[in-house]
Amino acid sequence: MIKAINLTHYYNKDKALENINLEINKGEFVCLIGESGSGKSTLLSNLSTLLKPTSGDIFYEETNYKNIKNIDSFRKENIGFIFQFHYLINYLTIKENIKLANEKASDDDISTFLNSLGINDLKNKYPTEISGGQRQRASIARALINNPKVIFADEPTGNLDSQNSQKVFEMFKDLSKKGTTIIVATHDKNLAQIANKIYEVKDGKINK
Ligand SMILES: Nc1ncnc2c1ncn2[C@@H]1O[C@H](COP(=O)(O)OP(=O)(O)OP(=O)(O)O)[C@@H](O)[C@H]1O
Repeated sequence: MIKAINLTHYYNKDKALENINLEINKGEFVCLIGESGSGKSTLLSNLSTLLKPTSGDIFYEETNYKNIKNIDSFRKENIGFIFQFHYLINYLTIKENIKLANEKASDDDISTFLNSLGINDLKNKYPTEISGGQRQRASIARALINNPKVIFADEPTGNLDSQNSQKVFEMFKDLSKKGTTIIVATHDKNLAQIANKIYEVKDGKINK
């Protein structure tokens, strides 16, 4: 579903990724692990269209990223993003935050959806009224409301305790079983064990 061929990324003259080749299949849950500075975020950002490779190619199904005309609508149609800090709007309730991502979703749709994630009881609360773990689950809900085919998450549990981190990874596992492709950058080797596939990034290369 997503394929990188000879992906190399430089920040000015500094090489962050070198000749990465990988293929991720539909419904796979993939973790990119590695030490700080190894290149996980750079790889995730390239695979998710947020950064452009210096050289090499990335494909989504048969489409080369270089040939995507309208990248905004491509992202909106296909991709859900989750970051370490949740970026929910504190002045809107959880339900309103989700509506912001998809104005077409009805209240009933949102309730059914939040129910399936086990957080429907939080829908009328504000982000400041719930725990960090619940906020992260709400931000996952927001990333999912458009039913993305692929989810990219960069250190999604970076500010969570181990119990909530585990819950988030279990949520990813469930989603992947339902067919969503999940790609997560994490420094946490233990949490990563739940994934179908682990790639270790070291000095900008995939350690096989
Ligand atoms: N915007 C940037 N400009 C210049 N160099 C950068 C930039 N972002 C990352 N780098 C460098 O690229 C290399 C890879 O960084 P990257 O953030 O991808 O690593 P990482 O494995 O995600 O690290 P961390 O776990 O600390 O987030 C590092 O040497 C880093 O200093």
